Amino acid sequence: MEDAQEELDSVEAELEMVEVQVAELLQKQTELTSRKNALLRQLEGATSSSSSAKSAKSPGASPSMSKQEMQRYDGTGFQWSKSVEQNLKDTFRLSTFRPLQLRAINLTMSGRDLFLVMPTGRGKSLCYQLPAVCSKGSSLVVTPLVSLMEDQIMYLKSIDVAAVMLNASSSREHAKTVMAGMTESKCPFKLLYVTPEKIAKSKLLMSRLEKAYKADQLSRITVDEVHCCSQWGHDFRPDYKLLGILKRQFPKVPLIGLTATATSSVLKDCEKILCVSQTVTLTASFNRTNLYYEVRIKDCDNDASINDIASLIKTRYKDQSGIVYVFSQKDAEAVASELQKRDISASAYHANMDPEDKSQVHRKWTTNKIRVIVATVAFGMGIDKPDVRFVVHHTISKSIENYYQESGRAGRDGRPADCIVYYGFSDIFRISTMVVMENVGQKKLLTMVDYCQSVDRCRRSLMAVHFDEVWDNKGCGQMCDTCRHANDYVTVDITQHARQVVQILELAVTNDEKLTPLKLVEAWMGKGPAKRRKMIQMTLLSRPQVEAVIVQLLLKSYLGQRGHSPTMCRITRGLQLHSVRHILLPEAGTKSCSAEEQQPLSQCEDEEHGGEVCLGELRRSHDQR
Ligand SMILES: Nc1ncnc2c1ncn2[C@@H]1O[C@H](COP(=O)(O)OP(=O)(O)OP(=O)(O)O)[C@@H](O)[C@H]1O
Repeated sequence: MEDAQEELDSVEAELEMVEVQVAELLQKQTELTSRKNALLRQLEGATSSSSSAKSAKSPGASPSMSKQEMQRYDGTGFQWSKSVEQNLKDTFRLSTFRPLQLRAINLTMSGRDLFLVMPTGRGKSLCYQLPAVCSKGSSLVVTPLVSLMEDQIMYLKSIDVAAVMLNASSSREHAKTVMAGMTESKCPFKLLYVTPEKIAKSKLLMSRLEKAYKADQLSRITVDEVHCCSQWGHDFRPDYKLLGILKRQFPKVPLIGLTATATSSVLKDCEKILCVSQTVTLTASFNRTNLYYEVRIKDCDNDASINDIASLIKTRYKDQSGIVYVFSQKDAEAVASELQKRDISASAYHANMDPEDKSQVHRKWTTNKIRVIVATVAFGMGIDKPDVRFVVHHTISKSIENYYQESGRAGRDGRPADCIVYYGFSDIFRISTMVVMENVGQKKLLTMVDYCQSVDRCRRSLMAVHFDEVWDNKGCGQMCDTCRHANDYVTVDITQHARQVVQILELAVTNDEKLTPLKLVEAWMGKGPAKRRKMIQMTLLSRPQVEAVIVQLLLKSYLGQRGHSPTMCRITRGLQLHSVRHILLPEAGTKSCSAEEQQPLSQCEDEEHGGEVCLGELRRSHDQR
């Protein structure tokens, strides 16, 4: 019986190791497939000849468009070309197009359905506003936020382009005038902005659109922030799911979807939801060459990170404008007040503030009366301040897409700007609690954690993989901390350390004790009951090293929750033994290491790399520019 039990344990352990290996191979397969597809697209010549932009085929049933055909859309030989050029100069007061703008305009003017993926601040708006001005009738623009509509309408008014909006707070009178105008042979406005809720709820609006369509007065449908359609997009909005009705009812009207951040799987989903096929996707490079990306390890003493941020603002960014993103409303108030105490003109901004106060803070910041906005993600869409010199994240973002978009508010004027994120262990679990209900929220969070934890890979290359972009290693130009300090890390075998973590978790299960990640760190460092201390191997690693090892185990799925699908895996609920995927440790070449025998990680460079676990990369020193 004993033999059978022993063998069963061993088989179970081996099976678990196979599971881990299969998961890793599947992950690798996904990465390689995505890379292969991106390379194929490049080879097939679907990419733009512009070095800064590529044009990919649509993610789903993509129309096969040759390179030559695509390049034709960069030209000026179309019947609308004269009007486009004239309005660019006379109405929009711009002299030239930015990469991909003319191509997008020609495609939509020729009636193609189009997704335009362009980094924030590159000029997506022109790609639907200029066609609207050059077309008959009016264009419908679906926008997620009323404040975004207001900004756009204010801008369009300033250049004498008639635009109106309809949202929940529009008066009856106004709605009536707008709806009547839609079907007039000479429509009194060129753009009609609506929220997705309005499309979903107003039958009257739909029937007026129907009339406008029949009268050939509906020239284009624009869906701004199109990633909101997809549950995979980081700003998913349920009402966006109903927008498929537009293309079903008005099949001949071209649709243009705009987004700054969408992976091909998000766009595939959007295509389905919006009922479009044969969509052309134009993707401008995500690479903002003027932005410097840096990750700093956040000290568990909050004051230290505030001091660090304050010192940066007072020295490197003296008299410059910037944003400090924080996790919560409470943090926004607290960090703003700490910065004020350090003589920095900073103000908090969060969703719970009075609309009046919010716009006052925004206005003061835009006009440089306040230098720093300390904000939650509520301070987001529609920020068009060109001279933001720094975006500091006091807490990591909940996904790479979020981080890209938030940090992308820096340097819209094209001049150098910094994007710095403070990466703290306990923040991972604060955010984890917040995203637990989100589709693939944990997975996305771990990708952000991976971005922060990586010290051996270019930050841009990590984003490139994420956004399915073919990446050339020269593309960074030392504009990230890891490229700038290329060899500033050591590679160590963390097998022994991982084994100690498992031992602690096994003990916790035996004692029916639930360990949160923070408690796990402390237990491993020898805090907690004396009885436990006697039974485990404590570590001599420093706290940041301990945290890094545990994060590495999470990233590689050695720590997680057993018995649930990966998306249900809640790392905040405590790391119990049943949540651990057993690690089969090598039999030979390793010896058990008591606390006394252990060396700090930085001295373990020469240890044999025999572990089944993984190699952990730990930062040797804090990056300093
Ligand atoms: N061809 C151009 N030449 C010069 N400036 C331009 C051009 N196109 C757009 N811009 C300017 O670039 C700025 C950003 O444009 P826009 O607001 O359209 O960006 P966006 O891509 O929509 O960004 P977001 O994702 O943040 O909404 C605006 O001030 C706009 O006037």
